[in-house]
Amino acid sequence: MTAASNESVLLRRDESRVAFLTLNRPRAMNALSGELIDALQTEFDRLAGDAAIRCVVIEAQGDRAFSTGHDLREVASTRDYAFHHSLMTRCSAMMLSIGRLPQPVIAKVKAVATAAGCQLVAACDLAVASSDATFATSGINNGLFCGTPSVAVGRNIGPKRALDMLFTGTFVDAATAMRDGLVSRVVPAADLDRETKALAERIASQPPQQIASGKAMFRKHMEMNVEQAYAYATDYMAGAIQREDAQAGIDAFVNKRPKPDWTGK
Ligand SMILES: C/C=C/C(=O)SCCNC(=O)CCNC(=O)[C@H](O)C(C)(C)COP(=O)(O)OP(=O)(O)OC[C@H]1O[C@@H](n2cnc3c(N)ncnc32)[C@H](O)[C@@H]1OP(=O)(O)O
Repeated sequence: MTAASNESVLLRRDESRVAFLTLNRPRAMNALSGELIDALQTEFDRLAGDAAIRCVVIEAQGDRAFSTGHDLREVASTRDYAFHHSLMTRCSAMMLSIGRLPQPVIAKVKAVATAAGCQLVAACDLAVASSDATFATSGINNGLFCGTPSVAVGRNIGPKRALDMLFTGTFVDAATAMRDGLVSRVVPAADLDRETKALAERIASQPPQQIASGKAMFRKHMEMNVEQAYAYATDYMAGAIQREDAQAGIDAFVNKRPKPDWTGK
C-alpha cells in the first residue's frame, strides 16, 4: 500500500506494520527545506497516534544523498533572524519528535549524510548504512558551524570525535561511523533495502507496548546519572513485568509453549 502525503516527504506503509518515510528532494540532495521539515513533523504527529504502525524507516530518494542538511538556498534567501530562528526551532522540534515517537525509528542511509542530514541519522533510534555511505557535519566548509547537529551527533559519538568532525568538516566512511556509534549496522549497498526491511519487520513483530515503553524508558535514563538510571529502570521493570504480554511471554517460555500473539497490553 502506498500513499503520498506531499511532495517533499512520501509515506509508504506495508502489510508488516512498518511505515517508510522517503525524503523526496533528490535534485537538492534531499536538503531539509522548511517545507520538508514541516512535512516530516506532520507525519511524525500522525504516526505517533497510529497503533497499526510498529516501526518507522526514514529513507531517501535518489542515489546521491540521504540528506545534505538545511537547504542553503533557503538559508541564503534572507538574513532575517526571526526567519532563521523559526526554521531552526521547527527543525529541532522535529528531531526531538523522533525520540518521543512510540515506534522505533530507523534511518536507512545511502550516499551522503551531512550537517542536519547527519543530525537526522543521529536522532533516529537505529541507523542502517550502506557500506559506501559517508557522514559529516560539513557546514563549516561552507562557513557555518553545525550548532544544532552537534547536539545529536555529540551525544551519539562523544565530544572528541564530534568536535573533530565539526571543526574539520571531513567525511567519515560507514565503517568509522559504525565504530563511533553513529550507525548501528553497516551492510553491502545491494543488501540495504532487504536488511533494513528485515530489521524493521523483526522489531514490528515484537510486543508493541513493551517496545514503546522500553524506548521511552531508555531515552529517559540515558539523560540520568547511573544511580538514578538504575532506580528508574528498576521501577520500570517491576511495572513492565505486570503487563499482559510480559506475563504471557514468560508463561509460554516457562511452560515450553509457543510464543503467544502479542496483545499490546
Ligand atoms: C544548523 C545548520 C546545519 C546545516 O545543515 S547547514 C547546511 C550545511 N550543509 C552543507 O554545508 C552541505 C552542502 N552541500 C555540499 O557541500 C555538497 O553538495 C556536497 C559536498 C554534499 C556534495 O557535493 P557534490 O557531489 O559536488 O554535489 P553538488 O554539486 O554540490 O550538489 C548537487 C546539487 O544539490 C544541491 N545541494 C546540495 N546540498 C544542498 C543543500 N544543503 N542545500 C541546497 N542545495 C544543495 C547543489 O546546489 C546542487 O544543485 P544544482 O545541481 O542545481 O547546482
